Amino acid sequence: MYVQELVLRQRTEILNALCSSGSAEHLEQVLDILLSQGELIWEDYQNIQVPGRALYTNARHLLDLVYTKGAESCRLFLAAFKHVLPEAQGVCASSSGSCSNLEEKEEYKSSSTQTLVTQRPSLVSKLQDCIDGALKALVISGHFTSADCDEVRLPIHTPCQQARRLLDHVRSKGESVAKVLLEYIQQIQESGSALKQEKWTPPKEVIKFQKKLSSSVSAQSCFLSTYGGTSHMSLEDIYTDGQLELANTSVGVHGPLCLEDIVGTVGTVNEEADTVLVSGEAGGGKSTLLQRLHLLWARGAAFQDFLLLFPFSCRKLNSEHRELSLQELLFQHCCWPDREQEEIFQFILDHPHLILFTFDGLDELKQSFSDEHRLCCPTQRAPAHILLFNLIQGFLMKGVRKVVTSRPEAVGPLLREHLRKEVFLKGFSPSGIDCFVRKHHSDPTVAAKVLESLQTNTALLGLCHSPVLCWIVSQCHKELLGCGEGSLQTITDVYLMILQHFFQHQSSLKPITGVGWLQAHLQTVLHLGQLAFEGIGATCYIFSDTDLKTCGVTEKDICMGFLMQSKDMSSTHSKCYEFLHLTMQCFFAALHIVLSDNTDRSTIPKVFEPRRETGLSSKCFMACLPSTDQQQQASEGEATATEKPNMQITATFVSGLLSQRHRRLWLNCCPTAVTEKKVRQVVKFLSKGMQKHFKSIPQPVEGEKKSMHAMPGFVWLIKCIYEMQESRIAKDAMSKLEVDHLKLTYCNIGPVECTALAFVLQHLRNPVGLQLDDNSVGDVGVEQLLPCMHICNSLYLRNNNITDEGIRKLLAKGMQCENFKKIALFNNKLTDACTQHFSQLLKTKQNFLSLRLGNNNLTEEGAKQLAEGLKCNHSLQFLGLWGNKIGDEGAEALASALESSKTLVWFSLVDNGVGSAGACAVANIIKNSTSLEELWLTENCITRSGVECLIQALEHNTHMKSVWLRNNDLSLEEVEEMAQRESRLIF
Ligand SMILES: Nc1ncnc2c1ncn2[C@@H]1O[C@H](COP(=O)(O)OP(=O)(O)OP(=O)(O)O)[C@@H](O)[C@H]1O
Repeated sequence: MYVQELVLRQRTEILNALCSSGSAEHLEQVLDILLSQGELIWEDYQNIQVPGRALYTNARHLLDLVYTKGAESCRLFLAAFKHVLPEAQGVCASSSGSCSNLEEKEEYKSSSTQTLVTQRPSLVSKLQDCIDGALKALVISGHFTSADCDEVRLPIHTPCQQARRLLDHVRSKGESVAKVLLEYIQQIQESGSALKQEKWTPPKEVIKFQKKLSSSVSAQSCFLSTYGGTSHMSLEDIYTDGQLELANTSVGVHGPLCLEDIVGTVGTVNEEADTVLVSGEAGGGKSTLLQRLHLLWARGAAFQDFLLLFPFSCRKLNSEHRELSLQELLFQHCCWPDREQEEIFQFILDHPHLILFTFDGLDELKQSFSDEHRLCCPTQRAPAHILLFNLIQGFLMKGVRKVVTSRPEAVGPLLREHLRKEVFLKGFSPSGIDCFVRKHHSDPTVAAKVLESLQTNTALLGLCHSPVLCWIVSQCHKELLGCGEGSLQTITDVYLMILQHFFQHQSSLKPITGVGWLQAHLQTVLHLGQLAFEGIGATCYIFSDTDLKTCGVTEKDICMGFLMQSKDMSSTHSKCYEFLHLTMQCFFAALHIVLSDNTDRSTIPKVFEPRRETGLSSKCFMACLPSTDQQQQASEGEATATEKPNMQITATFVSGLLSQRHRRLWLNCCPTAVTEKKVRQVVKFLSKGMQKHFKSIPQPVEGEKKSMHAMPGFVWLIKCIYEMQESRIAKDAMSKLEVDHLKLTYCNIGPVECTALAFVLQHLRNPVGLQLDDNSVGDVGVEQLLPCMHICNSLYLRNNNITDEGIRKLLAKGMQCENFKKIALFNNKLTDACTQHFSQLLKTKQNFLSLRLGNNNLTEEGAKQLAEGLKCNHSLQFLGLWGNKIGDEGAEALASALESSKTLVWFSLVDNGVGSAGACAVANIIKNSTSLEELWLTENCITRSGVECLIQALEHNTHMKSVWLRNNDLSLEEVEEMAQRESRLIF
């Protein structure tokens, strides 16, 4: 009897321990154990685990069941509970059950279907890493169809859940299927890795080829091109993890991914597709990430499920003008097998799951993705891009995993249809910047100085989230430490710094102080500028000797270090060159536009509005296009979609170079009148571009605010205005914007974009709501937003990686801003440490209306701090604490602070571990408040006594509209009865 009482008395604690993480895994593990022990039968299991029903409800059903089954059931349940959650301190501390009989049962020999049940816990854990292999074995043995596989591999399920579905499915199919599965699992256990599970070893020639391929991949990937000419730094020594996240968060996985997840099952949205896209901004580290992946594979350190890895560069594929077969593409572009090419190619066709292709820089391909030319035959010849598009779609080499990188602008809906998943590479995190700088500088004192100077210039710190900028800043540390605090603000500033750095380090001339340095190297800048400019226009990033000659690039110019020799251009015999980085090419193209006095009037419109203008292709670059494309370009006369990102980057640099601050650089290089004309042209374009956006804002529906959702190009325009660093231009651009709400959700807003936004938005005439949900603002971004806080009446920063430190700075400023009245911070990284600042805000600002802190890590301590502020506040109307852990004590503290509130209208404590004690305390607000209309207590553990308190309180309150109580600790009968007594209770 005693254990039964324990289950009853500690029901709330048990429920919380099982369910409060939001994951069903703990509950399922307990169920696995009880099933394996025969304590639950199959029907019990199905009654408990009802798909789509709330987790708490399922757990309650289990508790009800073991309680009604009696003492032995409760004992086994408590033992299983302790086995799964040994850390659930205090819960069931006095129960004495153990799961030792679990292991005993595992020894028990029985039929295969029985074994699936008796060994369920260990089978789930063994299967979770090899679901694909197990399904394959079942398909090969003829027991599973692809529909069976799909049912098991539903992407919304975790690997453990998929393993359980697989077990259940196999069990329902009978003894012979169960036997195949058990044999497969045993084989895996014996052989260890998926590769070794194949009963055969690959043919000798394949192994030889694999060795040749991996040593070539290793050689190609051990150094980073940006360090090529200047220093010797191996990738291994400098590589720093970037922030990798799933693009589609609706699959239920949030937070950082690791490199292996790119090819793993996590986040899969389309099981049928083979292509994974890694997207990210220019210089965000996509090529470097692939390089790391290649190196890890080649050295045998990871990705060993793939026997062969073929790395491709889209930039290099541009130079492939022949039609070629798949076999030629693989062997000629990656690695040539010394013998038995046919046998090796056949092996590749026969074992697609052992092969990985990577394609770097899809945005650099001349042709935009298209699905027009379908190709299914692996021996048929076709242009390289057609092969690539068919590989991506899976018409060629179905089953081979492909990883493609691209800038986001170049990915259209057509391509997205064929993606297995998409991951975003979001540059370095703040700790990543720290780590990179320390790796870059072997002298720790220098590293510390660089980091210190970044802390004093947060605009520059924001820029360093982009790895390429972090590299420049580290590379130019002497210039950085030598220049005045805060003088580097924009991307153009940083690129001008590296320009000067290279000239001073590579040239035999004495370092020149003042602005003369540019004049001294003007010829080099002009030659490289022309090469870069014409290349951008023609989507050409690799240059032949002829290209160099046409633009007058000399040996001396090459020695300056901005160009490097292209690696492994095996299809051409003469040397080829490319810029150290594509953004560097954009920068030189911008220098060309600013410096050349014979640039015709249409050049600036071409970079600011590439779609409207005719193509930029010059004759010399026409030579590097295949003939069909030449015709296409000539007839369409339009820049391709893939050109746009580089045009936009070039335009951003043009804005920066023409800013007032840098204009003296051009004084002796270009007639002032010409420069001024260009400035006027740029300013006009930016202002016109902004107005076009503003005009597109629809009139508000009656009763709603006028709201603008950022359209493509808005953030870019803002960044161009920021580069110009002239308040006058920002003011002019903003003077015509009449909007109440500015929505920039899912727009890749990081710290750099925040700096630009604040620079421009601070000039708005009327206060706005600024909605930045689902971006990567972070603490550094929050700090960058401070200059425009006075104009924000509400700030929405849901899901933005913000911590207590960011909040401290934000609220210190917010407290002084009269307009600032609402904040939403759902799903950030806030803890109790930030609540003192909110408390202070509530005390200080008696016009503050809405505070939403859902899905953070606040506990009762945080709630008590908030309560201190709430006691003194006479304005707050909305308080949202959904999905924290404030518990009864927290609810009591808040309730006592809010009891006398005359303003609070809406209050949510959904999913906070609140029990009946908390509910009774909250009932006091209902009793006393004259304003509260809606109270949300869904997903807590409130029992009958708590609801009784609420009913009593409601008797005295007529203006209250609803109290939400779904998924609490109530039986069906209780719910029915109480709903009848009080219709405002919503169950
Ligand atoms: N993870 C990293 N660790 C260390 N350095 C990095 C990392 N990622 C990028 N870098 C530095 O930044 C430079 C630019 O990165 P990379 O070329 O990989 O960016 P990208 O996203 O491919 O750019 P683009 O879209 O313009 O081609 C690298 O050459 C390297 O110096």
